[in-house]
Formats: sequence, C-alpha cells, structure tokens
Amino acid sequence: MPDVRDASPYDALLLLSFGGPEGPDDVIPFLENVTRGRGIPKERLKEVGEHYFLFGGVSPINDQNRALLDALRKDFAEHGLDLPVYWGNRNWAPYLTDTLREMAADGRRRVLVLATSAYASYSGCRQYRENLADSLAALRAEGLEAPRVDKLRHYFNHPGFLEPMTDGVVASLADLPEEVRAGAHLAFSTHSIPTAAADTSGPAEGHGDGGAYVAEHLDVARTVADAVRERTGVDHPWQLVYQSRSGAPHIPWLEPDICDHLEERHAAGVPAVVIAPIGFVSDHMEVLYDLDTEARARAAELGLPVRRSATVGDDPRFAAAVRDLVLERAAAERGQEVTPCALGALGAGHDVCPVGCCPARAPRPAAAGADSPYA
Ligand SMILES: CC1=C(CCC(=O)O)c2cc3nc(cc4[nH]c(cc5[nH]c(cc1n2)c(C)c5CCC(=O)O)c(CCC(=O)O)c4C)C(CCC(=O)O)=C3C
Ligand SMILES: [Fe+2]
Repeated sequence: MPDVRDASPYDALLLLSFGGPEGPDDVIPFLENVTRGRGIPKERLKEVGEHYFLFGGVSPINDQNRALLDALRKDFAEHGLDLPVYWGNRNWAPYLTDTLREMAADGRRRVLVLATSAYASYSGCRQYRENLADSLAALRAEGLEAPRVDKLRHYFNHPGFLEPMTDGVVASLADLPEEVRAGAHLAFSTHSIPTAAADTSGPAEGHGDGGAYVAEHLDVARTVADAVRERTGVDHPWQLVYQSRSGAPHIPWLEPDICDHLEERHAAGVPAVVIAPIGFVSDHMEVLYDLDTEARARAAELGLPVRRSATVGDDPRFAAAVRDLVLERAAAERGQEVTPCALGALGAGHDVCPVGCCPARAPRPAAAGADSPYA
C-alpha cells in the first residue's frame, strides 16, 4: 500500500487547460490563438465568435478551472498531501509558458500534468504535449532550467469521473415530466473530430475505425447507462452522438450530430431525451452554446422534452480522483506495485503515451511521452 501522502518524485501538479476569453475584446485574439495553422474556414470563426459575444465575450471555462483548482487544493490539504497546484492554458492567460517559468523560478523540478481532457485524441492529448514541448523549449531559450514534465493517464473510466456523471443523468431523468420519463433515451455527447483523427487516436495497435477516441467514449456511455439502469430500474436506450463540428464541409467528421439525432429520435416517436455531455470536464462554451442554446432550441421546435445533465466540474469526487491518480502515478514512478483504479471494459490506460500515439498531421516535438525529446 503506497503512502497516501507521498507524491514524490513529483513536487508540483499543473492543471493544463484550453483557456477562454474573459471579455468582448478577448474574443478575436483568443480565436486567432486557437485556430493558428488549423485550417478553419473564416465563416466558422465568425459564427463561433458570435457564440462568445452572446455570453458577453466571456467563456465560463476559466472560472470553472479556478473552481477546480480550489477543489484540488482543498482535497489535497484535507488529506495531508503537500503538493502545490499550478494552472496554465494553451490559448489564453495564464499561458502555459508563463506558468512553467513561474514553476521553474519556484524550484519545481518534477511536474505532473492534469489536462482537462479525459480521453485520447490529438486535440485532447498530443496537442497538449506539443504545447508542453513548445513551452519547455521557450524556457531553455531563456537560459532557464526547465522542469521535467509527465502527464497523468486518461481518466475517462475513473469512478470519480463516472459517478458524478451518472448522478447527473439520474437527476436529469427525474427532472423530466413523469409521463415521458420511462421512455426517455440517453444521448451521450462529445466533441466531433475528423474521422481521420479518430481513427488514429490512441496507441498504434488500436488504430482504425474510430480508434481509442470512439472506443473510450463508448465505454463511458455503456458504463454510465448500466449504472443509471441499476439506480432507476429502467433500461433507457442510448447512443453516442457528436457536437461542435468545425473544419471544411468536405472533410468527414464523426456523426451523427446532436441536432440531427434529436430530429431522428423525435421522428421515431421517442418521447424525451437526456443529453449527457460526457466528452467535457466542465460546462464550458461547447456545452453552453452547442447544447444549452442550439440543441435545446431544436428540441423546442420539435416539441421534444430534453434535459442536459451536468459535467463533473469541481465535484469533490473528481478532486479525490485526481489525488488518487497522482498518488498512483507517483508510486509507479518510485517502482512500487500499484493497482490502477478503473471501471468499464477497457481498464486503465498507459501512463506514458507510446510512440505513434494520436499522431499529428505534421510531426512536431511533444513532451511527456515515449517520443519526448526531453528527459
Ligand atoms: C476533442 C476536443 C475537445 C475536448 C477535449 C478538450 O477539452 O481539450 C475540445 C475542447 C474545447 N474546444 C474549445 C474551443 C474551440 N475549439 C475549436 C476547434 C476544434 N476543437 C476540436 C476538438 C476538441 N476541442 C477540433 C478538432 C477543432 C478544430 C480545429 C483543430 O483541429 O484544432 C475552436 C475553433 C472554432 C471552432 O471551429 O469551433 C474553438 C473556439 C474549448 C473552449 C471552450 C470555451 O471557451 O469555453 C474547449 C474546452
Ligand atoms: Fe475545440
């Protein structure tokens, strides 16, 4: 049994996230940061800018990360885990490079990274590893001693991620009018990505037909649907659906889209749908606009009752799961035997992304993986 307070060899945890605008003047520069070199059509950018302006130019994601930081610090303190927690983003302040510079100045040498994406994919995993490599290179160019960074394994199947989501679906079902509740279907929703990116997500041996990205989401959907059936005694049919598609129309992305799915379910006579955003860690703009605004409006047009269930956010069980993942990885790094915690059929994934995991369209240096140029 590893010491429940020993995070060595790590001396800090870094929350690594997407970042979002905090006012109207931030929206365009933020979108420029997000889309640099990503080939997104101009019209799509204008449209997405409007989503942010609809909410005063403020993405909720930064406040949600501040709440998660508070929850993590509280959980660590309550459990005697003396590990400082930092925060840096890919696309908005606090920028990752600035945070890593601060960590170096504070003398941090071994940093464990928690990304706010629970699944494998280029956007959710390797791109963050590329951001880490870029920032480490920037620190070195400044003559600073960059810390060593490792990344926590994907936590999609950790009970501390699945249990709050299950509670959310059960609560949304209970919130539906009684006469449609038992017949409700569950739509598990995640970010659409190009099918080519899905097919190559995860380790090379799992590539093909949706790759790890789709397999992991199906595992979560099935596990949550099973847990919901145990809790409610009702077997609600479910499907994995997608949202927030961008990119050029001739490039295939994962389907069906949530709005098309609602139409199809309504036409099939389904009386109600609970939308569960399993692809996201908090209720950020993808949830607020694409689900709570757009999908809800479509459902209202159809006269289809829908409820959107909560993401894990700063749930104390998620904070405890992060502590568990940190201690598990620390013990493994010290050479101790560990039994990683995971529900579902896939089991706990790799600690270190192997060579060829979630490849980029154009290869670039990525830290915190077997192909990292950094020790
Ligand atoms: C898999 C995935 C996640 C989940 C995992 C994770 O959380 O990392 C995610 C999260 C997020 N995506 C976000 C925002 C955006 N994503 C975009 C574009 C894209 N996302 C993609 C994928 C993902 N994205 C992809 C394949 C693109 C196409 C361009 C490219 O290949 O890179 C664009 C450009 C405009 C558009 O086309 O939508 C924006 C503004 C925000 C912030 C929200 C807020 O502000 O609250 C968050 C958390
Ligand atoms: Fe995105």
